[in-house]
Amino acid sequence: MTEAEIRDLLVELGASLFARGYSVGSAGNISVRLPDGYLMTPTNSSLGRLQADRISKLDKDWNHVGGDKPSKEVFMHRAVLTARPEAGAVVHLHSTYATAIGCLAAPGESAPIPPLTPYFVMRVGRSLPVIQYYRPGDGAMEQEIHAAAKGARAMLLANHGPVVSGKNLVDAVYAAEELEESAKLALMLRGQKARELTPAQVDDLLSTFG
Ligand SMILES: O=C(CO)COP(=O)(O)O
Ligand SMILES: [Zn+2]
Repeated sequence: MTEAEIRDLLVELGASLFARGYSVGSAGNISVRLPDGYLMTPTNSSLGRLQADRISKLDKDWNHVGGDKPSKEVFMHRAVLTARPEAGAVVHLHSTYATAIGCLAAPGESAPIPPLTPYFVMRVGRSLPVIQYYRPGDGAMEQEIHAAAKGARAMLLANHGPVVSGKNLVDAVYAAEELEESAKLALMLRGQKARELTPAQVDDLLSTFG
């Protein structure tokens, strides 16, 4: 895809996430890896009303080179994209159910959502590390997120929200949506004897689709 097509797709998917309540107000941010740098949603922008030509552009060294001022969470996106060379995009949301799990789970936990459905396993994977609380935009989070991203496609920031990567923008958005639905299921089924996928079923999914 050309950069112009990716910008348009970012606008479209941002609006779609916003319209369905995955983000509200100016919450959340998205980054995409390009051959010559990165695209990033501007700080304080609503995912519902992004403008293609105002999306921030950063060069390969993460210097701001075009568009509006980038998200204050550049550190978070840089942490994931440098830890996972195979990742092409990162989606950070404050989506309600995943954030709720991030308020219940203990920092350091690695699987706060059980493997209930195949698509959660296929898109998010086996581990979902819970990162300790940092103030939004605090560069101190970079090291911990970088370390966690080496072994996980997605993570939950305690009391804040999910950070999800994918091989490209569409993939990262799908994974963020699947994570939110699984968090919702996990909370609906909390305290009940829900059947989980077995370790063998999880292995089978990951070896087939991982
Ligand atoms: O989600 C957010 C902070 O964590 C939104 O921040 P930005 O508006 O700077 O992207
Ligand atoms: Zn946030």
